[in-house]
Amino acid sequence: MTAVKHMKWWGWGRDGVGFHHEDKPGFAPFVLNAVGLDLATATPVEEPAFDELTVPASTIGEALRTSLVSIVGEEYATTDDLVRVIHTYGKSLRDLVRIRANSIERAPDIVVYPADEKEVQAVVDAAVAADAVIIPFGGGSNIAGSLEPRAGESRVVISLDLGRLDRLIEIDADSGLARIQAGAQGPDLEEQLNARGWTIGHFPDSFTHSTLGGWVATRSSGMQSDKYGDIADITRGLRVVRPGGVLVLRPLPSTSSGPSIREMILGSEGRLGVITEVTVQVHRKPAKRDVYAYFFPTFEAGIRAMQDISESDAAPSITRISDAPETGFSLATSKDRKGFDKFLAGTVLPGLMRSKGWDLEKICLSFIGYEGSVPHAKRQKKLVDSIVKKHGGMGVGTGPGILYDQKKFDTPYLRDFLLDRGAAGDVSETAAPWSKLIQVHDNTIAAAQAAYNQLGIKGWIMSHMSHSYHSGACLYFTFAFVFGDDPLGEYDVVKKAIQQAFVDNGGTISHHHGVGREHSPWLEEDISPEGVAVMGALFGGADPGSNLNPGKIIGAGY
Ligand SMILES: Cc1cc2nc3c(=O)[nH]c(=O)nc-3n(C[C@H](O)[C@H](O)[C@H](O)COP(=O)(O)OP(=O)(O)OC[C@H]3O[C@@H](n4cnc5c(N)ncnc54)[C@H](O)[C@@H]3O)c2cc1C
Repeated sequence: MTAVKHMKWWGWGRDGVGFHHEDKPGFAPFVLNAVGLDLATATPVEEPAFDELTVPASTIGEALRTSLVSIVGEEYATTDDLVRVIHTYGKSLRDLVRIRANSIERAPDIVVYPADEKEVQAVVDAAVAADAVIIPFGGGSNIAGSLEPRAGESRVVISLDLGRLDRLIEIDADSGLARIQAGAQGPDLEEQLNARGWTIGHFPDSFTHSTLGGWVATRSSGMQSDKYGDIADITRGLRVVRPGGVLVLRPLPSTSSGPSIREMILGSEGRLGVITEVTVQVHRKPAKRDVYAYFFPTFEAGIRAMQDISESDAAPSITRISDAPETGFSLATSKDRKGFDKFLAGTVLPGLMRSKGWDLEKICLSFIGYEGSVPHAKRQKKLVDSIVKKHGGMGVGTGPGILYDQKKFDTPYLRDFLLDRGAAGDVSETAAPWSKLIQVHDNTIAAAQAAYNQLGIKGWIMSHMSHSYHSGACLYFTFAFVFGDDPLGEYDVVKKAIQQAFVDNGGTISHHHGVGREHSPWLEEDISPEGVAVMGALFGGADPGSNLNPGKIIGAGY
């Protein structure tokens, strides 16, 4: 295998790293209560064995293989089964269930790792000349089914891995713009920027295993988006290899040169070409960065506070509030506390809340982040504190915020832990105007509960609001249940109920995970049939041979 870093073929993250709960005494009782899974008696399945996997044989002919080898070199064009499997799926629950169940209908026939844009162009041109399919591959972390080849694809499928294009090319310090190759993974990219005193400010939960090109291709959003913007705001310039040439968008602060091609590339999931380079706006590393925790008596009070903050002069980097069930989960997954800290969290704080007349079953935990110069961070906090007070909330310092910061990149391992024990854990997210947020929240929870009732199972759903905008915010739902006989059939019932509740109540089908195949069935309800027709015309016109990641975003679904 090449030096490009890949995740486990069967799960999240690096080999040897997983979720543990021995240091979180509240976790096992919480899981038992939430989904009826007894961790004391549940026997985890063995790690899947690659030898037992049935991998469809590569169908690439010698002529195309030789042509690709002549472009990237023998070492960087491989038909190796393990590499092809790594490039077959993303990391959605559906992907993980299928790979564990030895279910691979169609794998890429070859994986290529070009060294630079010239090689990417040559690969794309050779592929189109041979009428092959090209699927760009970043970190492989998407959860919308954006990577897998179509089941019945009869043409050769080439997975084009951008992993060798991982360099920070240059920084225009006057403008705060950095040219970065699209295959750079989060930590590598940030390390190169930090070394020169800059940050991109984009930190999705999948940061450790996703790439700049993947973020652009799926319209990603990071946890500090309130300050730095979504990737759509951060992206200024682009280079995209298309059949026959490179589409170049210079980094401009704003432009009125017709409909935005930049916006068309954002979220295009490989259907308009291969992004090789992105010029992003970058910021000087902040002198101060704090995440404070607050409690609110109810979710509604917290949401109203977040809305007020978004409309105020305050500009925090993170505004996030969990509903009561997610607050319970956060407290249950906290590490065991000791001494006075334990006394404070377990006795003093609940006592204080009760004295205010709060129902402890309804309390909601919020995190608000402040970044920038020391006086700036201080002023933001002062403004926010007064808004929190107005809505009946109370601050509890930075302690929980530090823990949240520390464990945010570990949480993704939890899904594999649950799958090992026969349970599903997955997420769905939406965005809606402030006026509809509570309605979307309550009706989505109700829809999921109805789905669980229909299945006759005990299920769990919780949510938080994050990523605030002037007119609304994102709601992020996490749901879990113990599988019966038909894991994906049961999953579909719950997932469909949640997605349908989003569109029925005024939300979008996805705030930052993209469309892929998973969300495609709801696209017409999201952007109207006319919107889908315009998008179809764009894809059809820009890729008449359907060589570029066909079947994603439009006309897909499971
Ligand atoms: C546990 C977990 C947590 C997550 N948290 C977040 C989060 O907080 N925020 C968020 O936004 N997302 C999150 N995601 C989703 C995922 O990480 C994002 O969709 C991410 O942007 C995908 O980047 P990637 O490099 O892994 O792309 P991939 O998964 O490799 O590819 C995704 C799509 O983009 C296309 N693509 C990739 N690179 C290029 C390129 N260079 N040119 C053209 N097309 C390309 C692919 O063909 C595919 O269609 C999470 C996923 C998981 C599993």
